[in-house]
Amino acid sequence: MGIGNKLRLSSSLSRMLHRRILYSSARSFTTTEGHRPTIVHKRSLDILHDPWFNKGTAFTMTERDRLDLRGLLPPNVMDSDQQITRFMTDLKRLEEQARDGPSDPNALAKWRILNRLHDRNETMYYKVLIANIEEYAPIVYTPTVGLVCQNYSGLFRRPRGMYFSSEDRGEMMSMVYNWPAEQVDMIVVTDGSRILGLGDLGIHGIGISVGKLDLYVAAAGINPQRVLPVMIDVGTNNEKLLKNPLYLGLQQHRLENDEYIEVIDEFMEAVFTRWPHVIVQFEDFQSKWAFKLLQRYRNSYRMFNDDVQGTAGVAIAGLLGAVRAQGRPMIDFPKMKIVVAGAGSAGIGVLNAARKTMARMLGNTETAFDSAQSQFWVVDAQGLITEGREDIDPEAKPFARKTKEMERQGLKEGASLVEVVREVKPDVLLGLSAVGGLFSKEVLEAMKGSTSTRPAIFAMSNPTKNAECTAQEAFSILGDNMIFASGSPFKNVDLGNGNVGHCNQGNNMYLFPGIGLGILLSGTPIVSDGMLQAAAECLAAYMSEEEVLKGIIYPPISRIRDITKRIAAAVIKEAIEEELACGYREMDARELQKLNEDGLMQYVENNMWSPEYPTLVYRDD
Ligand SMILES: NC(=O)C1=CN([C@@H]2O[C@H](COP(=O)(O)OP(=O)(O)OC[C@H]3O[C@@H](n4cnc5c(N)ncnc54)[C@H](O)[C@@H]3O)[C@@H](O)[C@H]2O)C=CC1
Ligand SMILES: CC(=O)C(=O)O
Ligand SMILES: [Mg+2]
Repeated sequence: MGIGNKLRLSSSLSRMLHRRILYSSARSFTTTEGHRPTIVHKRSLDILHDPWFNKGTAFTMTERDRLDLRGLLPPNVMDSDQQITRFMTDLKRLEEQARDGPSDPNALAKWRILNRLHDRNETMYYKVLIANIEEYAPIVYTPTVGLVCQNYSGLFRRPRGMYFSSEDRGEMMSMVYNWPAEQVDMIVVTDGSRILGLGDLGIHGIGISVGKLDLYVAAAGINPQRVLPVMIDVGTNNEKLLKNPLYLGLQQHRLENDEYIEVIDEFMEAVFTRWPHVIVQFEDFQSKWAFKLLQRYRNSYRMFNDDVQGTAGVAIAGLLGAVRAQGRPMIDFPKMKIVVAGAGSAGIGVLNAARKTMARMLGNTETAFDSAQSQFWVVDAQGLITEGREDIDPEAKPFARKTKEMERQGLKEGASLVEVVREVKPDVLLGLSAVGGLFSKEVLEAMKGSTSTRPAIFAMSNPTKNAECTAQEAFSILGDNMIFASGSPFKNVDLGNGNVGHCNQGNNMYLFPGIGLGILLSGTPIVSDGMLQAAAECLAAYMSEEEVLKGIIYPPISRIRDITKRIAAAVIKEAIEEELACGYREMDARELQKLNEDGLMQYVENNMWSPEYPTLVYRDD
C-alpha cells in the first residue's frame, strides 16, 4: 500500500507520517544542507508539547515570535549546552539530601511524579489530588513548593503558565493571545520578589502561582482549563541568581519606581482586555509593592492580594477561634492582647483586619478604633515599633506605640521580642516574620507569663524551616493548655501524658479559593472589604464549640472543598447585599437575588468543576 492510500485511511496516521517524514528529512538537511528550516504545522503550546519539535528554552526570540511562543517560556534564551548542564545539575542533585526542606525526604521526588502526571493527564492529576488532599497539599503547596521554587532551574521541564518580562513592554496586549484558552477565570500572578519566607527567587517564583492554582482547582473546583499561572519578570535582586548562568530569568536588577509600575499596569490592561471577567490574585510581592499595587488596582479591577487580605481573614478566624477556645464568647476579642512579630505585607494585613474587627465589636466609633489599636504590640526586625522610630514605614505607623505609654510598661523603641512578651504577657503571640526559630526557648518561656487562661501561638511563616517555632517546641514549653497554629503543616504532638497537642494549619489556603470562587460566581466587579470579612467570619463559624474547646480552630484540609463552597456562598451573599453582584453566565443579578442560603450553596456546588472524563468527539472546524 502506498503512502497516499495510508493517508486516506486515517487522518491522524497521516499527520503522524507527515511529521515523521518532515522530521527525518530535517535531520538529513541539517547534515547536508546546513540551515534549511524545518516546516512545522504547529504553533504555540502545541509545539512545546511535541517532543519532536520542542526546544524548550532554546527557542530564539525570533522563533518565539514566529511560532506564537512569546510569553510561554521563561525569557532567558539558552543554547543546548546550557540546557544539558541545567538538566545534569538537576540529575546530580538527586544524590544530595534535601537539606532544610520539608520533613519528608521524598517530597521533591513526589512533586516530580505528581508534576509529570499533571503534564500527562490533568483530570487524573486532580482526581488524585482531591482524593488525597491532606497528603499531597504539602507537596504541591507549602512546604514543598518552596523547595521546588528554590530548585526550579533544575526542575523546569514543560512550561506551565505565562511569563511577561520587562523586555516585553509594548507587546503584552498581543502576547496574551498566545495563551490558548478563550476563557480564563483565575490568574495567580507573582513577581517572585518574596516567595514564602524564602526571599527573592526571581522567575523561579512561578512555582507558587502554579501551586496556588492547584488549590483553586482542587478546593474551589475552578476548571483547570481556565486557570493561568503568571510570572512577571522585572529582574531579580538575588545576587546568586544574577550570577548563575543557568538562571531562567532576566539577569538584571529589579526595575524600580515608575518603570516597575508601567510593566504591571501593562500586564493588567492586557489580561483584562482579553479576559474582562478574569480575577487576578497577587501573590508573594514584596511588601513595598504589595500595598501600593493593591491600592492602585482594587477599585478598578477584579483583584485581591492574598498575602495581605487572604492571610488577614485566616488569622482573624483563628484569633476568634482562640477566644472561643478559652470558653469565652467571640465578642471578647477586643480584650485580647496580641503581640505580632513581623510588619510586612502579611503582618500589617492581619493587624489592620484585626483592629477593624475589634473596632466593629466595640461599636465602630472613633474611640472604638483607638481602643482597638492599643491591643497590639508590633515587633519587626528593629524591635518594638513605637512613635520614637525614625523613618517609620507608613503602613506600620498606625500601630506604633506611644513612647510614654511604653515607658510606663517598661518598654522602649526597639525593645526585643522577649522583652515585649515578658512585659505585655499577651494572650496571643503571632509570627509573620519569615524568621525560623524566632520564638526561641526564651520567648516561649516568657509566654508562660501570659495572663490568658489559654495562650495561643501562631507561627505562621512559611515554609516549615521559616516557622517561628515548631509545634513540638511550643507544646513542650507551654504544655497542652495552649492553642497552636502554623503556616505550614506540623504533625500533632504526643504530649506523653495521654494528651495530644493539636496542630492547626493557619494558612490562607483556607480562604483564597473560596474568595476567588465567590467573586467569580457573584460577578462582582471589585473585591470589597465586606466580602473578605464575610469570608473570614464564615471560616470562623465553621468550627463547632466542641472542636474549638479541644484546641481545633481550623478544619482539617480534607474538608477544604466543603469549606470553600461555604465561603464562596458567603462572599456571593455579601456581594448581593452590597449590590455589587452582576451574576455569572445564565445566572443574572436578579436571579441571584432570589436564591436563599440553600439555593446559594447549590448554585456554588453546581458550578464547581469535578475531575471526571468527558466524552470527546472530533470536529475539524
Ligand atoms: N500562613 C500564611 O497563610 C501566610 C504566611 N506568610 C508568611 O509570612 C512571612 C512574612 O511575609 P511578608 O509579610 O510578606 O514578608 P515581609 O518580608 O514583607 O515582612 C517580614 C517582616 O518581618 C520582620 N522581621 C524580620 N526579622 C524579624 C525579627 N527578627 N523579629 C521580628 N520581626 C522580624 C521584618 O522587619 C518585616 O516587617 C513569610 O514567611 C510568609 O511565608 C505570608 C502570607 C500568608
Ligand atoms: C501562604 C502564603 O501565601 C505565603 O506564605 O506567602
Ligand atoms: Mg503568599
